[in-house]
Amino acid sequence: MGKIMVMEHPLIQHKIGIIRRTETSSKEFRELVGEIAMFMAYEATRGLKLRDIEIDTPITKTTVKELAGKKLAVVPILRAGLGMVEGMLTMIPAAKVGHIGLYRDPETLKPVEYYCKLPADCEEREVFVTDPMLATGGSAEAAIAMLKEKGVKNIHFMCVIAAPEGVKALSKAHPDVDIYIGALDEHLNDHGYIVPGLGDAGDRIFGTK
Ligand SMILES: O=P(O)(O)OC[C@H]1O[C@H](OP(=O)(O)OP(=O)(O)O)[C@H](O)[C@@H]1O
Ligand SMILES: O=c1cc[nH]c(=O)[nH]1
Ligand SMILES: [Mg+2]
Repeated sequence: MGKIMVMEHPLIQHKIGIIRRTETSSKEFRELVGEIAMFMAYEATRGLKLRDIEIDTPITKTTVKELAGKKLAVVPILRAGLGMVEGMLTMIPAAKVGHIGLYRDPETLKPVEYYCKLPADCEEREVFVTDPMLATGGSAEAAIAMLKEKGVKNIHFMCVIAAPEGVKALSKAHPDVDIYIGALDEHLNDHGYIVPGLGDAGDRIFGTK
């Protein structure tokens, strides 16, 4: 069973408080989403496996820890998920990066796929899917189903803001996936936007509206 974890770190909460504000510029929004992703990566990687290895320091032999689990990959859901990639890579620089292109049809709220390029060995990797917004959950569900079709087994989903509706739908569709949430909001409005939310994350990151 996957974990559902809402971040409590004060720096994450403070930064989310800034990106919610209407007056926050695209530049600041983009920088802060990157910083939030970096802190979230720190929390989401706590469970990575370690093993003991013996090494030589300039003084003596000693035993140190090294990562022993699967190699890692970060897979943003385009576009808005791209805003979290650099922050993730700051913490896990050896991770490979795949891309899944989905947009949500504004009428049906269903995800429409337009791109998928994953690392060739993605099925051997532990994958962190990133998207700032988990609203109905349709986009995250579809992206994770695409990864599972390629044989990926260890999947984590990371979002900055989630609606309870999306968390419920995603954990039902993919109960094995860990879900890391920056802040859990109240509900979705009639247009499928998260309330209080922050508006359209992709438009705010890339300045398209
Ligand atoms: O949980 P859901 O109801 O599927 O909604 C969330 C999705 O909607 C947004 O993407 P959008 O369609 O705006 O695409 P964009 O990132 O290109 O702006 C967001 O970044 C998620 O991918
Ligand atoms: O509130 C929302 C919901 C979906 N996508 C966004 O970017 N924001
Ligand atoms: Mg958008």
